Amino acid sequence: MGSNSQMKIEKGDYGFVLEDVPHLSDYIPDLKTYPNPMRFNPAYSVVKQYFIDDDDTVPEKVVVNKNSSRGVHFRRAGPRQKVYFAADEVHACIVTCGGLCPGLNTVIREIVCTLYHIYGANRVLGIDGGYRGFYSKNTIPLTPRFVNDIHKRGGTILGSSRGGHEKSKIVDSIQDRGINQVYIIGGDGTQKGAAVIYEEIKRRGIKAVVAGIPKTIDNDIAVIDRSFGFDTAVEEAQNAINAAHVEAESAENGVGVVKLMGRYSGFIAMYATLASRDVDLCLIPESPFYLEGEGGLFEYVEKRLKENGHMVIVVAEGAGQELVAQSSSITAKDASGNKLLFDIGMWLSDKIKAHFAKKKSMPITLKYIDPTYMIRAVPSNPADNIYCTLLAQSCVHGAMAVTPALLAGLCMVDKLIFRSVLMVFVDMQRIVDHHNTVVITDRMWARLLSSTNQPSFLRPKDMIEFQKAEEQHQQQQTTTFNQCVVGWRKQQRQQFRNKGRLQSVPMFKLQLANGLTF
Ligand SMILES: Nc1ncnc2c1ncn2[C@@H]1O[C@H](COP(=O)(O)OP(=O)(O)OP(=O)(O)O)[C@@H](O)[C@H]1O
Ligand SMILES: O=P(O)(O)OC[C@H]1O[C@](O)(CO)[C@@H](O)[C@@H]1O
Ligand SMILES: [Mg+2]
Repeated sequence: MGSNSQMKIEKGDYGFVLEDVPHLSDYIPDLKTYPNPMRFNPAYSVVKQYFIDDDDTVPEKVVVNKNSSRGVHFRRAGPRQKVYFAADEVHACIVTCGGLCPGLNTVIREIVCTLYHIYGANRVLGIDGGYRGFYSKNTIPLTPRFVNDIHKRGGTILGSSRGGHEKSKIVDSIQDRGINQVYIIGGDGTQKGAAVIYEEIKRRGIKAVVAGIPKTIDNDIAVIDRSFGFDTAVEEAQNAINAAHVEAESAENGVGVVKLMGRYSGFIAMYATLASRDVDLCLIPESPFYLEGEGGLFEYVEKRLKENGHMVIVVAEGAGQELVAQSSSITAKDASGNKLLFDIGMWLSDKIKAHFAKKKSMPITLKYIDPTYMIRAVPSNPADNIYCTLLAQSCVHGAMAVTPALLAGLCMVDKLIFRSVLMVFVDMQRIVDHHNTVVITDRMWARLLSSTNQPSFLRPKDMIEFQKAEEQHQQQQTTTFNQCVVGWRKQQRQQFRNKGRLQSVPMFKLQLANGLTF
């Protein structure tokens, strides 16, 4: 997997590109269709236009220059006139994989209720404990009654796990049970697994839909602007930041350090910081920093303490990993093969304490708070609940009709400016190939810098690199994100070898990778 060449691309006038999703009819001819039962549903009878036009698409980018081409579009999600399953034919299952995230139960609840109440389908199974549950555990029958209250609980009533993705055993289980709709809720790893399952289902010629619902508390799944649970996580993080602030404010030279989630992207840290206004320094994986010397972190901490008497630092779990790596060589992986990160929060706290202990003239009191699992375990907030409902409903509509095929990897483009949410169907390849990251040359990061007044940790020579990058960018770089990250990491490793510590980091490469102008 992982090559865009497998994607269904359609081109139109003025540079219009449709990144389409596969369809069951791609490999099963002469599929029978049925009128969508929604048209007989009293709840929807007053809705003027409840079916989505098959040709409706949603642009990937909201802002387009008047002289530029129309760009990439996705199929708009929503109910279609015709469906490919009769109600009594549907045999669905739902599985949740990967780390926990607020909203999982809401998505499960709404898939079940949409299948039952809108499509009259009443055979829905829960797979217990992630992918391995397909072949090693009993299933859980799901009914609207069973799932009625589950959105009020954190976690997932189905359980989750890492590892255990055994393609043949999973597809055997799907085939043996006669399951024809597989709803898979999980992060990038899960969706890679979903893509593998779809390919095997297709290879075997089974009439079954694989519909992926992207889950990531880190908000780092490509294409989608906001993932479910993210809003809740930002809200919940405020409790930890407030506590750190109270502790810091109450001590002389008090420093509060809060570690928030975000393996490869600092979205939670950035938004939680912007929302709080009590944070003096936010560190994210995308923006390298250094401790010692002019313009370094210690200098800034000292300055803030002199000015304010206290300070709060928010650090994303993936930040500064290169720095910690210099003093530790342990590299462990979880059951899914994800690299386990060093505890940057603890490491940074120790470094700051040691620095000021050496200084003697400025004793500090530092408190470190790691609310990671407290944040992940809460039920979703009302905004996320509504969002989960839309996601789940769109996913079922997709499975029933539009794209009864691949991971009708159901994503959304969140056009907040219009106060509405547009759901789209996206080929899973798009999600599998890339991660969303905070673009540190974007306005949002600048807003953060101006809100905290923290240094950007960029040195003059970094700025020169930025300018060079801009020139290169003008010449239309085609460098892919992955290549850039690999190149960037290689260069970092080289710097460690050469100089013993990070001197400058060509962050421009990441921006180029995201295809953004400065
Ligand atoms: N490349 C892959 N091919 C097949 N299965 C995979 C792949 N990567 C991960 N999986 C499976 O997907 C499941 C979840 O993966 P993982 O633990 O990486 O979590 P995730 O979905 O990325 O969510 P999180 O954001 O919490 O990490 C696991 O069961 C794992 O075995
Ligand atoms: O401890 P666990 O459950 O393996 O997961 C931790 C990881 O999961 C995430 O919350 C993503 O789901 C990351 O932010 C974090 O690194
Ligand atoms: Mg993952």
